[in-house]
This record gives sequence, C-alpha cells and structure tokens, in this order.
Amino acid sequence: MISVNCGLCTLKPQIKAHLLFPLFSSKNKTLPSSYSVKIVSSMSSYDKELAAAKKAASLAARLCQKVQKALVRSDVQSKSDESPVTVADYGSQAVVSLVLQKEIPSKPFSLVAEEDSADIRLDAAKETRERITKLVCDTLASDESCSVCNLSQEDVLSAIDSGKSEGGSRGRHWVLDPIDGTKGFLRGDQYAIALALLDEGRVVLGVLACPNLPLKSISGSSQKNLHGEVGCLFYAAVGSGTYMQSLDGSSAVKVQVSAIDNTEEASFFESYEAAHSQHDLTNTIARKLGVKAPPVRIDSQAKYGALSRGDGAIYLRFPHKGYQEKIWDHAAGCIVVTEAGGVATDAAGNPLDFSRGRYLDLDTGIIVTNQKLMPQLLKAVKESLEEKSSSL
Ligand SMILES: Nc1ncnc2c1ncn2[C@@H]1O[C@H](COP(=O)(O)O)[C@@H](OP(=O)(O)O)[C@H]1O
Ligand SMILES: [Mg+2]
Ligand SMILES: [Mg+2]
Ligand SMILES: [Mg+2]
Repeated sequence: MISVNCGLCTLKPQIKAHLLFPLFSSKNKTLPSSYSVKIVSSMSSYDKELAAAKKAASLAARLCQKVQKALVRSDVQSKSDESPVTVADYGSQAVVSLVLQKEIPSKPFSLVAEEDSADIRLDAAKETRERITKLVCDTLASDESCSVCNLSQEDVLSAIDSGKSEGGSRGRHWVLDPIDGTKGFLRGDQYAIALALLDEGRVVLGVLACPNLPLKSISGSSQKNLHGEVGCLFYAAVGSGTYMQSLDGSSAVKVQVSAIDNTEEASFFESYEAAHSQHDLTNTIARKLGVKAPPVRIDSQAKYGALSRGDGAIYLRFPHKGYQEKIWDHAAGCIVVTEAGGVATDAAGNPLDFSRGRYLDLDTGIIVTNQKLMPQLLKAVKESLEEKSSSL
C-alpha cells in the first residue's frame, strides 16, 4: 500500500486532502491505479534534519547527473586501494556537507563520509580542484534558496574534509556515501547518494537519491534493460515509515517491502560487481530457497530502495574474505528498508551495529528481506555457509 506523506499535519483532514490531491497529477506523476491512498502524518523529532538531508542529497544528485552525462577521462582517478573516485564523488560530498552545515547551523557538525581531499590537494590535481569547485558553486547557485556562491577552493576542500569524523555511539553524526556505486556511475548504470543520521549510535533517518532508478518497479528486469522515467528519492525517519518521491519533486508516496511469504516467488538483488559479493554463494542460497527468478544484479544502495518498495524480496551481500564493510555503504539503505517493514541483519541474524566507528563489525555478510522470509533465509544462509566451509 502507498500513502501520501503530507507534512501538513497540523491542518484539518479535509483541508489536507484539498491541498494534496492536485499534487498527484503534477508533472504527470500519477500514482499507479493499484495503489490505495491514505493521508498519513509523519511528524517526528527529526523533521528539520530530514528536510535538510533531502535537500542536500537532491542537490548532490543534480551535480552527479551533470557529470555522468558528460564524463571525461580526467574526471576519474584511482584511490590508493585501486577503487575509482570521480570529481562527482568529491563534488557531491562537498555539496552535502555545505548544505547540512547551512541548514542546521545550531548543532555541532560531525560527518562520517567516504572521501577526503588528500589526493586533490596535490600540485598535479590543480585542474581537478578547479573543476570540482566550479561544479559545487554552479550546483549551489542553481538552488533558489542558495542564490550566491562565492566559495574558494579551500572552502570546498575543507567541506570535503569535514567528513573525517569517526562516528561512534555518542551524539549525532551524519553518515554519507557521496556516490555509492562509483563503478556503476562510470558505466552509466545505477548509483546512489546515501545520507543517514546517527543519534546515540542508532540510525534515525536516511535518504537515498537514486538518479537512474526508474520510478516504476524494476521487478523482473536486469540493470541493462531498465525503462521509463527515472530519478527516485527514498527517505525514512525512525518510526515514520519510508517514502519515495521523484527527484524532480513530485508528491511522496509511502512504500512497503514485498509481502511475499513463499520463497519460490521471491526474487533477489545482489551486486553487479562479482568482486563485491560471492555470486556462487548467493546462487547456492537461492537454490536452497527454491527461488526461480534469476538474480537482479544492480549497483549501489539503489538495491535497498528497490527492495523497500517491493520490487524484489531479498538482498544478499557476501563480500570476499578479508573485506570490511563501511557504515556509509549501508546506514541509509538499512533504515529505508526497515522503516518499510523489512529486516537487515548480518549472516548470523544479528542487527547491523552502526555505533562502532567507520566500519561495521559483521559476521560474514549482510542479508535483507521481509519479516516472514527471514527465518527461512537465515536457515538457508547457515546451511550454505557450512557446506562452503566443509568443502574448503
Ligand atoms: N571487495 C569488495 N567487497 C565488497 N564491497 C566492496 C568491495 N570493494 C568495494 N566495495 C564496496 O561496494 C560498494 C558498492 O556496492 P555495490 O556492489 O552494491 O554497488 C562500494 O561503494 P563505493 O562505490 O561508494 O566505493 C564499496 O564501498
Ligand atoms: Mg568508493
Ligand atoms: Mg559505497
Ligand atoms: Mg562512494
């Protein structure tokens, strides 16, 4: 079921309805007829932070789309761990950091984010620094409420470096992946801007901007044959449910994970990159569950977004030995899925703990599904892992 998030909760219901229903046809974004509609309240103590996070992620998505549409070789570098990073990763991180600091000036600012400016401070990176600064200024200037932008290169570099916080179990920390799925971004496929807020070690809100994800279900599709209008913004605050709207600003709809309780009907998501997850192991798990559909392999936390609206029923992630998961790769996705009625745990069924700094301390992998399928999924995972270790 999908419900309308109005944000006009102090108004009488009739007035809300009057104000809301014209929105459904704005920019031709009509709701699918199969969805029933009800007006809901989503006021929480994090409303201001959520509004700031949505604005920050949407502006960052604008910057990323501009770069992705006209990507040139000099926009891409390799980090010390050989993973790619682009001017859009840096620009997105700077935009999010600047917008959050401007919108929520009263609170101490702590950001745990993936990128830092060390490589782009080198003499050889002068042109890259200039390009990033221009992208950030142009993006902020494109927002009416931010009309003037006279940032120096140093302002932009320090905004990026404000993401060096260690996080932890005390106080509030923003958690940002400025582009999750940089490899997908480079291929022209899926990626996400993933932003969450930790409060006393708990994820209390999350926003996922997925600029290339279709607004309609991708159920049964593969990453290379996605069609229709794209650009989704998923958001969730603790206790308030998960909502999706289009990145160009249509009304929000409440989303829920799949209600499937028969594993044979369930389809599952996993990484497009075989280096990021053991596809042979996930195949074994799916076989044990009797899953008939082939895996849907897509990049980034767009998987969590798609799962939150029921496009598939399971997400399996089993990194190769020795890899340590980072909190920014899962914090936003995790709350988006759990507020939509899903469950995200490690391979042993433990909840994901985001309070231990920049890394997640996990047993083996991450599994996500609905409440009904979780017991069967945990059993299949346990058996598959045991078989794998006895065959080594
Ligand atoms: N060897 C590895 N195993 C598991 N995950 C990895 C990995 N190398 C990189 N990653 C992570 O996988 C993320 C992308 O996830 P997915 O495979 O779902 O698209 C990357 O995020 P970034 O693109 O932000 O660096 C990165 O953090
Ligand atoms: Mg990266
Ligand atoms: Mg990532
Ligand atoms: Mg990233």
